[in-house]
Amino acid sequence: MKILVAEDDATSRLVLGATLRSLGHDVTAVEDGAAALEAWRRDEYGLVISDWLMPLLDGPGLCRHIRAEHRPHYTYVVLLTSLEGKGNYLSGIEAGADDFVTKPLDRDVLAARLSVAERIIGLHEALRVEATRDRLTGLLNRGAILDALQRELLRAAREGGPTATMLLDVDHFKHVNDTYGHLVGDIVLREIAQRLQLTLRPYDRVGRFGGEEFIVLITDGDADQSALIAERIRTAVAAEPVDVPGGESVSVTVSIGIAIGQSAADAADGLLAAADIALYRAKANGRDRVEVEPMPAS
Ligand SMILES: Nc1nc2c(ncn2[C@@H]2O[C@H](COP(=O)(O)OP(=O)(O)OP(=O)(O)O)[C@@H](O)[C@H]2O)c(=O)[nH]1
Repeated sequence: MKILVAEDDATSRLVLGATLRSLGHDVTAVEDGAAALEAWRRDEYGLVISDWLMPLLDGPGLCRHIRAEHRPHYTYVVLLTSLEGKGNYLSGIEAGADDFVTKPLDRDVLAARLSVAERIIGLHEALRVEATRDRLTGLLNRGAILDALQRELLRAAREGGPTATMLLDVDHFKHVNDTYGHLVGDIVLREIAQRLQLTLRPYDRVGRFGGEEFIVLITDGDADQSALIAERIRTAVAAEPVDVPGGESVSVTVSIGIAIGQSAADAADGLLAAADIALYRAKANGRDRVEVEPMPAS
């Protein structure tokens, strides 16, 4: 497990780091709460083990920051306390800590507490995945892909660079349902989702917006690059009919609208509205095609 340790006493930090490593964990150790917060913001840690009293930001303060900043993955926080500090348990829990370990540390107690932490982190992760997945296709669901869009826009505002939003809509999908039935329609949607995933890079995000409509987010995607990726998607769907039970195969195509966010002012709603205009144009111009809509000047 990836663990972040915050401990201002150099000897305790070394001992705790060595113990955790000997238990098979990947450890980053820092000397105060502020450094821990910075490290936690930069990277993804399942578990933070923090001393209570530290310069700059104490353990409960660190907890409060971690709980206030909503990250997709849960961070389990263990506070280290001395025996004399036991009366503070409640305030630590109220700050957002999940557990305490008393100093001086006992290796077996620590190992036992970590296995509880792993169990809870695993449950959180399973719930998170369940809550973000679209049941039919396994892609991100509407809420999760819109959250991803918000995060992508924040990243683009921080680091600069464009972010492309694509809306994809299956062409004449009602005809597929009417001709072959809803179950076959579902198989077609699942196959399109799979082709989308196979066509995209691992760091691009794809979700089901609803019905027969999908969203793709292209990190660092300018207009030319995004149009190229969209064209690849369009071809991947149109190239091969989808095999369905009964030995039949169903030919489908998709229309794609793209909008490129260039600045921090390009909010998610504006991007989606622009992508929708492009999608509408792709439908109006004959379907099975890609259109790009420039963002209105902000
Ligand atoms: N099988 C299946 N069909 C769905 C699902 N969600 C939406 N649909 C169907 O998708 C169809 C969408 O039809 P329309 O919005 O009329 O659009 P279209 O026939 O794709 O035509 P264009 O978008 O104009 O090319 C409707 O028949 C919906 O019932 C689903 O989860 N499974």
